[in-house]
Amino acid sequence: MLRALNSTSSSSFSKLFASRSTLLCFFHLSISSNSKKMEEHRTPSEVQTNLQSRSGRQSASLFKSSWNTKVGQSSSLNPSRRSRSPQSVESQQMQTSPKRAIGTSQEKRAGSESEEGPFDICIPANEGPVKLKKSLLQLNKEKRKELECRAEQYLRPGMVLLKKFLDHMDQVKIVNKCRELGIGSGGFYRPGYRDGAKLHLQMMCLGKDWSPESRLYDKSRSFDGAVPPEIPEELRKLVDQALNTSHKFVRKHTKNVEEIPNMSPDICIVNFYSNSGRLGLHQDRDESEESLKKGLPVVSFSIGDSAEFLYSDSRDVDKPKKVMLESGDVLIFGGHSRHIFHGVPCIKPNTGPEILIDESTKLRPGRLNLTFRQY
Ligand SMILES: O=C(O)CCC(=O)C(=O)O
Ligand SMILES: [Fe+2]
Repeated sequence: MLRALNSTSSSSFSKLFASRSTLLCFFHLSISSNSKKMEEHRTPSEVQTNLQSRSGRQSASLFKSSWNTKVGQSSSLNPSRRSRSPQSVESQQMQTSPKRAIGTSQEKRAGSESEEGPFDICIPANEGPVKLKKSLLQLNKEKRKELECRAEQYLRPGMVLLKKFLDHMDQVKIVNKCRELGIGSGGFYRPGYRDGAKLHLQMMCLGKDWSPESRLYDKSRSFDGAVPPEIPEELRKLVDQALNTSHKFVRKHTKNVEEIPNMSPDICIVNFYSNSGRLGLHQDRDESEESLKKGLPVVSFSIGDSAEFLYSDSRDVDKPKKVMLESGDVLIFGGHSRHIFHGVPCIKPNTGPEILIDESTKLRPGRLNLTFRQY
């Protein structure tokens, strides 16, 4: 499953990647540091056994999703559990009935003091440090600078990066929309697994629910029955514009009109990474067979702090390619790149646009990422 990178450098990332190659490709997201510690005591075959026991719909329910108010909080596994042998952790999982494993929504909200309420990606207006407002002149200068950086980059067949495609107002709208949806029903939660492992991000699905545990899409979330909100029309429009821009660019660049097929998104996975957030190398391959066969692209929006994004053709490669995703960037990978392995080893703190964070949205430190797909 998910096996990720606790390291922040890309070289140690790739070493970890290579050494855990048997674990990497099948699951999507990375685990919390506590769970990682637990895993480091396992032999590869033991870990493999655990992974096999997780596959399939029956065992797919999340163990217990927390509704952390603090970003990037580590899992609440207790020390005794951490020091248990893999077998005892596994047998405990087996004894837990699916209902208990999922937990009631009251249990989810109770927990520790810091695990109440849905996750808010923004700092409420009456909280956080008071910062001096910038002058209008300064703000306009920053907006202009962002626009000047707009450019398209051809990364490889089927993969295009639209630098600074989303302007300031687009980003503000996206943050506000995600915040509004994220604190409502079907909003952000920190996904976890039966064994208590937590992912290093907060997640919300739009259109359809996607479970990191089962790797299946569904109409509602298995752990609380919430139906994901629809993808807002204004976001679908931005995806459309980004795809049109990429088509024009690819046509100019390669004369190959078919290189990135068109798509109409019915799924969006929204991730919020705190500054310690990360995501293990994985493939996005849980969409329909037809969608994958046609190479319908994934369109990814980045907002807030920058992130290193690694990608490669195979999971055994030593040195994946690296690109920095900044606020406003749109990355598109479809066609021949639809099955690339990719992941986010680290977020770069304090790199997001001040004007967006301090002045317009009060987005928490970290990074918001939206990946649109067509099932
Ligand atoms: O955060 C990113 O840039 C990548 C997210 C991603 O790969 C995913 O959600 O599947
Ligand atoms: Fe992905």
